[in-house]
Amino acid sequence: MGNVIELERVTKQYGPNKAVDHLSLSIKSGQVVALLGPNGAGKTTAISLILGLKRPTAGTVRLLGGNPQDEHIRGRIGAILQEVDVIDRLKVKEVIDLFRSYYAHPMPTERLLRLAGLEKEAELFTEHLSGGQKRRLQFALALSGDPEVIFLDEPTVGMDVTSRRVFWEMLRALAQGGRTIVLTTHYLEEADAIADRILVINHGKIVADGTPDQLKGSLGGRYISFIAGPAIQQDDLAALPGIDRTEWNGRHVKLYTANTDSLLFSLVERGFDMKDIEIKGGGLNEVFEQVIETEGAGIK
Ligand SMILES: Nc1ncnc2c1ncn2[C@@H]1O[C@H](COP(=O)(O)OP(=O)(O)OP(=O)(O)O)[C@@H](O)[C@H]1O
Repeated sequence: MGNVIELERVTKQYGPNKAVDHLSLSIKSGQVVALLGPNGAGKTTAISLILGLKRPTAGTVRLLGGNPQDEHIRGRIGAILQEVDVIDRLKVKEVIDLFRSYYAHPMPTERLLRLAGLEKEAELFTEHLSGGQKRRLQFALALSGDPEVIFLDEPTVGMDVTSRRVFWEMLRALAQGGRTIVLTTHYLEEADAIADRILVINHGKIVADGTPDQLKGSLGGRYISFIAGPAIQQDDLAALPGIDRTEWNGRHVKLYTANTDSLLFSLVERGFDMKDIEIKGGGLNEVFEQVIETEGAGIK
C-alpha cells in the first residue's frame, strides 16, 4: 500500500505565529513514526491537522487517501490525545464495550484488555485506576475500532519503566501486523527503541528525517571532550582535520567529529596537554541537541 498520510505544504497559523509551517510529509503503511521536538515545536498541531481536528490555514492533508474529516476515514483511525479524561462511574470493561459499540468491526474486548495490560483491572471502576492505568485504558479505547492508523500523543507519560517497555513491544507488534503508528514523544530513548522513522520538528518545520540509525550516523553527534591545559589556544584546535564543531566552556572543550579515533590520534600526536579525555555521544540526545541548535541546516 502507498502513503497512509500525505501533507502538502501545510501551514497552521495562529495570529503571527506559524505553529506548522509549510510542512510536507508522507508516511507509508506499517511504519512506526515518532515526532520529536522541543515544547511548542508544532507536534500536537501537526497531529490535530492530520486527524482533521484542526483545519490548515493553507495546504492539503490526506489521510488514508481521503479527507480526514470524512466519516468513513474517521472510522479507520484511532487516537490518544493529551490529557483526555476517561468516563467515570463505569468499569474498565464497560467503557471498552461502550467504545466498541461505536464501530462496525471492533477489536474483541479480551484482546483490547490484553494489549493494554488491563486484564486484572477489567472489573475496576475507571476512577480507581492509577494515572498510568488510565493512560493504558485510553490506549485500549483508541484501538477499540481495530484502526489501521493509530495516533498517540505522548502515550507513555505517567507509565513506569516496565510498563513503558511492555507498551513499546506491543506497539511494534501492532505495526508488524500492518498498522501505521504515529506518536509524539519527548523520550528520545522511546523513539530510538520503537520508531522506524524519526521526524524532528522545530518551529513547525521538519529539521531532520530518517531512521534512528541514519540520524545517529549522518549527524554523528560524537565528540571528544577534555580539559585543555593553559597552553592550548582555540586556533590550535581549529586547525586540526576532521572537526565539525568545537565548543569551549571555560577550559572544558568538546570537539565534534565523524571520526573520533583519528582525531584523538591527531591530538595525542601533537602532544596537547589534555586531562579527563572522554569520547562521548553517538546517541539520539546529541543528534537532537545538534539539530535543534543548528535548525537542521543541511540535514534531511
Ligand atoms: N489554539 C491555539 N491558539 C494559539 N496558539 C496555539 C494554539 N495551539 C497551539 N498554539 C501554538 O502553536 C505552537 C505549537 O504548539 P504545539 O502544541 O503543536 O506544540 P508541541 O510540539 O505539541 O509542544 P509540546 O511538546 O509542548 O506538547 C506553540 O507556539 C503554541 O503556543
